[in-house]
Amino acid sequence: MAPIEVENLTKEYGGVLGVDTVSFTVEDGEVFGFLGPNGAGKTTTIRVLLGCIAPTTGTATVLGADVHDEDALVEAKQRIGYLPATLGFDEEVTGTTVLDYHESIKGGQRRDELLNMFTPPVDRPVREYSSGNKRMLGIVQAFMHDPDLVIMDEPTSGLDPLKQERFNEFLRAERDRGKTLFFSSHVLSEVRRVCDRIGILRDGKVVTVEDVDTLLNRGGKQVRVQTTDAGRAALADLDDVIETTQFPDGIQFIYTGEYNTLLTELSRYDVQDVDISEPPLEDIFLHYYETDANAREVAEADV
Ligand SMILES: Nc1ncnc2c1ncn2[C@@H]1O[C@H](COP(=O)(O)OP(=O)(O)OP(=O)(O)O)[C@@H](O)[C@H]1O
Repeated sequence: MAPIEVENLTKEYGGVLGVDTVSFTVEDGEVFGFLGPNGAGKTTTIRVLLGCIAPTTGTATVLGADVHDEDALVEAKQRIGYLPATLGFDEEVTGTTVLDYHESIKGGQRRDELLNMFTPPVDRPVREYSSGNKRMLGIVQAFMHDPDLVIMDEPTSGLDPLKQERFNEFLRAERDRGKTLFFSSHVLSEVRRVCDRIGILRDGKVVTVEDVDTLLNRGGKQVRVQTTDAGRAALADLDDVIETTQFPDGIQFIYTGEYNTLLTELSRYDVQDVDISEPPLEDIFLHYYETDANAREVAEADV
């Protein structure tokens, strides 16, 4: 059985649908990113997986435990780490006390190693922590019992770029150790660097579940060429060229065709400079939000 299996999950809050017949599976040893604009249903799904809220209909299992089965879920949670979006630590106690308590329940064999890597000031009361320090305490807590599955809701929010990168490296190493990692995110660059697969939610429904590489390959290449007027006109007319932008002395576009065709065309003109790169993930991401008027705003604000 896969570490996370969600089938036809629906959660209704009064008249509001948090998630609507959501199905997906997270496989053993993969990093799975859960994306979607605000209010798409990411936190709702995570809260169901952890037994914090009951589904209205549908089923979900984590490490084989049905979320409806409280005893099985309590047992499974011994091998699950959780990093919530909002960290509700007792503000009056020190980080050490927070970790001692967690260790007494779930264990803490990796505590010292993690405290060397992420460095919350554990001797101080939590009320004195910056948001980044709280986040690091949360990371230590989520991983210190060496869980098989870790579920995280926007895990890097509040971390500075260096700490984010350290955390992303750590996630890749955990995946290489065979751990399964599931996290929601708005940060597309981190999703691209860390995830094997992603699921995209929109308005409570799963729009797609894909390999990150497949998603990027399907997105074509971003090509920027400095060339003559004739070259620019010819390139703009080429098949499989989309999203063309002209600029002084050059042209930029997304190319989804064969490389040889593009290179042959480029060789016909006086090319001063050419740059071929992957298109920004946010452009590909927006493709899945075509009907969502806020899509561009969301992607731009969160990158
Ligand atoms: N306790 C609640 N009561 C009523 N409606 C709720 C409740 N929690 C969530 N919702 C609604 O369910 C939908 C999904 O919300 P959810 O918090 O799961 O989205 P999200 O994808 O995590 O969003 P964000 O990226 O903003 O954190 C939204 O329409 C939200 O308003």
